Amino acid sequence: MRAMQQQQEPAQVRVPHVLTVAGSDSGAGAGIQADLKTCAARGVYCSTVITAVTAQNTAGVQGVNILPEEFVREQLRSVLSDMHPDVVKTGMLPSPGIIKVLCQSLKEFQVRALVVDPVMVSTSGDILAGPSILATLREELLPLADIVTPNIREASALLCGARLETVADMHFAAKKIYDLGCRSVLVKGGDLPNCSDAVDVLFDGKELFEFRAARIKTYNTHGTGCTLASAIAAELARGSPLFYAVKRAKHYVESALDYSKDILIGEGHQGPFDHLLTLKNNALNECMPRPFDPSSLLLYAVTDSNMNKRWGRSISEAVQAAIEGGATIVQLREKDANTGDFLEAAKTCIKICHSRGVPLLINDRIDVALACDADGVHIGQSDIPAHVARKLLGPEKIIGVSCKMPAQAEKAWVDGADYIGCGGVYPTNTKQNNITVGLDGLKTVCLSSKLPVVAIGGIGISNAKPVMDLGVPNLKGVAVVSALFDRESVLAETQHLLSVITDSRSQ
Ligand SMILES: Cc1ncc(COP(=O)(O)OP(=O)(O)O)c(N)n1
Ligand SMILES: Cc1ncsc1CCOP(=O)(O)O
Ligand SMILES: [Mg+2]
Repeated sequence: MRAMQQQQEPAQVRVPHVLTVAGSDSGAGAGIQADLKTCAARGVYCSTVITAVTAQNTAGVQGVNILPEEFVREQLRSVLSDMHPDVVKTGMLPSPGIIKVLCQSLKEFQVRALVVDPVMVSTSGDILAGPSILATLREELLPLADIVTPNIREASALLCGARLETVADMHFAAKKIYDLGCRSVLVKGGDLPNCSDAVDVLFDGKELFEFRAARIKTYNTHGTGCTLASAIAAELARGSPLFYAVKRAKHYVESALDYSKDILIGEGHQGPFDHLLTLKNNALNECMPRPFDPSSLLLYAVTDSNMNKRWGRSISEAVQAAIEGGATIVQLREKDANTGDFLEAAKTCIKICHSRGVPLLINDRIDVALACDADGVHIGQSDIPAHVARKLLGPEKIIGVSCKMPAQAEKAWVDGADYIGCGGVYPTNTKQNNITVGLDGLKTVCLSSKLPVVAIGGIGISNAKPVMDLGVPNLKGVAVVSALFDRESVLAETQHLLSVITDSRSQ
C-alpha cells in the first residue's frame, strides 16, 4: 500500500486505464499518439508500450525503426507489474518475436480485456507489419483477444488472401476470423468498393450486427483504425459491454471525422483529424484577445440597459458605439434583464467585440458567461467566490474581482483573479449604497495589489485625469457606466473620455 494511504489521506479514486502496445507515428495522426489522444478524449488514462518508431507524415511512411524485443518486454513489465491497466489495446506489432513477448506478458499479468487492431498496412499503402507476423498473430494473439478489428485488407490477409468485396463477404470474414479463437470480430468496411455507406460488421459468436453510417467527405482520415480500436478499449475500460463499447466508439470517431473534415495539416493526400474537437474552434477564434492583456483595462465600458433604454438603444447598439469610440474592454452589467434576453444580447455583443479584438466580460452571471463563451466575468465580494469561478471557467478566462481593501486584493490574487476593480472612487448614482473609497483608498489598494487595477465609480470626462495621474504603475485604466451610457452619443462620449485618459498618461 502506498505511504500516502497509510497517512489517512482522502480516499483515492481508481481511474479507468488502457495500455496501448503500438508504434509511434511522428505525424501524430495514428499509432501511439492517436491512442493517447483518443483515451484523453474519452476520459481514460493511457499508458504506452512502443514497439516501433516510424517516420511518417501526411504523404506516407518514410522510415520504420523496430525496437528490440527485450526492450518491448521491459516496457510491458514496467507498466503491467505496477499500473495494472484494465484493457490492453494493440496496434503495430512488427515482428513475430514482439507478438510472442506480448502474449507471454499477457499470460503473466492478466487484464480485463484485449483489443487487437491487426495493423499491417498503413492507409497510405506502406507496410507496417509484413506477412511474417500472420501465423503468430493468428495462432497466439487472436485466441487471447476479446475483439479484433481488421479492415477489409487485414481481414483478407488473416484469411489467407480471401476476396472480400461485399457486405456479405464481410459477414463471412467476421465468422471465419472468429473461428481463429477470439471472442468477437469487427470487420471495418470503410474501404469496401462500390458501397455508398461506411458499413462495419460485428460478430460476437452468436449474432451479426451491421453499423452503417454515411461516408464523411474528407481527406483527414489518417489514424481512423487506431482511433476506433482505442476508443473501443477506452469504453471497455469504463465498463461498457462490448456491443455498446463498439457503438459509442464508432459514434466518437464519426463525430471527430465530421468535426475535422475541413482542417488543414500537412501537404500530403491524407491528413490527421482532431481527436479532441478543439483545434478548429481555436484557429477560427484567433482574433480573440488572448491571453489577458492588462492594457485592455484602459477604457472599460460597463453597460446598463435601463440607461440605454432611456436613450432608445439596444445593448448591442450601445456596445457597438462604445467600441467604435475606442472602448478597450466591455462588461455586460444587466441587472434587470431576464436570462434568455441577457444570453441573446451577450451572443450578439461577443460577435461585435471579437470582430474588433475587444474582450467581453459578463457581470455576476457565470452561467451566462459559460453559455455564450464570453471572455470572462466580473464578480464582487458578495457574488460567487473567485476561486469557484476559476474552477468553473478554467484557466483561460478573464476574472475580475471588486475590491475596496488590501486584504480583498490579496485574496483575489490567491483565488486566481486576473484584475481588480476598485471603487467607488467618486460617489455614484449607478450603484446604490456603494461606499466611496476616494483616490486615497484607490491608491492603497493599488499599492497592495499584485494584480492590475481598474478604477470605477463616478468617473467621467471631468474627473478621469486625477485618477490616471495617481502615479501607480498597476493602475491600468478607468471603468465607466453612466459617463458613456447615460448620454445621448455613446460614440462621442467614449472618444472624448479616451482622449482625456490617453492625454493624462502621455504627460
Ligand atoms: C470593473 C468593475 N469593477 C467593479 C464592479 C462592481 O462589481 P460588484 O461589486 O460585483 O457590483 P455589481 O457590478 O455586481 O453591482 C464592476 N461591475 N466592474
Ligand atoms: C458597478 C460599480 N461598482 C462600483 S461603483 C459602480 C458603478 C459605476 O457606475 P458609474 O460609472 O456610472 O459611476
Ligand atoms: Mg456583482
